[in-house]
Amino acid sequence: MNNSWFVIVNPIAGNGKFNKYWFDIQQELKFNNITYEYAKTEYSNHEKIIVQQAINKGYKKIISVGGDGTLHHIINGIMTQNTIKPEEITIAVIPLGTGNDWIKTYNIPKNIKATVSLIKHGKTIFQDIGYLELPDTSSYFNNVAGIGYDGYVVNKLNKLKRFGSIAYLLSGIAGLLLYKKTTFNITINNKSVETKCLMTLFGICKYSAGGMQLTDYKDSNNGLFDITIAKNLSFWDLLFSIKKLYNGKILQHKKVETHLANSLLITPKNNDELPYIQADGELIGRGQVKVSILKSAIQIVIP
Ligand SMILES: Nc1ncnc2c1ncn2[C@@H]1O[C@H](COP(=O)(O)OP(=O)(O)OP(=O)(O)O)[C@@H](O)[C@H]1O
Repeated sequence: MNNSWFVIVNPIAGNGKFNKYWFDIQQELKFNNITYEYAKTEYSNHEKIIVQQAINKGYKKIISVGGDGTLHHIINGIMTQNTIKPEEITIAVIPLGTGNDWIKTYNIPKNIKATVSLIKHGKTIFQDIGYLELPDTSSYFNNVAGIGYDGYVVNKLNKLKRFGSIAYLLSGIAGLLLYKKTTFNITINNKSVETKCLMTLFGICKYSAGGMQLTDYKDSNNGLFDITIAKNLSFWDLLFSIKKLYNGKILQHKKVETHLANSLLITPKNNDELPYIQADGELIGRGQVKVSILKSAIQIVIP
């Protein structure tokens, strides 16, 4: 067993934040006598291989240096290895991403000094992990996943993040003018409904899409998803509700339904244009999705 930390660094996260902050991060880790080894990712999903190699070397404490995508791939590496139980692994995040949505649920600071101090002194808690099964692939997720318009935005508009959150938000809303909504058959708690749907979201944590509150967050360790079914919301509905997307009041809109459940199945009715599925802001695939939850699956460092 290795008591040091293994640091996985994404050098392209957060539009060049790596060049600005990596030296400071290393200095701060040394200053706090935190022993570590590190590896930089060279391509997307490399995180998964790196974390599995670290676990095989005996590391049980992992630091993700990057954004939500980096953490997502690290979690997938942890959940798909067989060397040790995922719940024996501790994960900390030094946020260098653009949105950094996952850290907001726990008030993990963005400041490097404060985050490293957390790693030294912070407490750990358990968090649930979601599991998505698509016809031809599968994925774990730790924050919020969904099917429909959110997947479309991740597929088409994610590159716009670098132009700032306003550009991203406005193109996200403008994209609705072109987007064709799908009718979904949604089975939650053994009850099925068929509805024309902008998107259906399944949340473990509270924030997504750059700080929006699109799910009715309860608890990240209760074994249940906070599910949002955004029905036939239009361009105008969203344009006049921008503030409500961020303060969570959008969940009270008459075209929005919320549920709590530990599993669900979503089957799109239109096979011509299969809706996209995203998890933690990463594109996973298209089509039908079965969603289930693993309670208390990982341990995380929080303030
Ligand atoms: N060396 C690399 N080259 C290209 N892509 C990489 C590399 N390393 C990791 N990636 C991928 O870059 C993507 C973006 O990373 P990440 O999401 O962490 O940053 P971000 O988009 O700036 O932050 P956020 O998701 O919090 O807004 C992820 O899919 C990640 O797997």
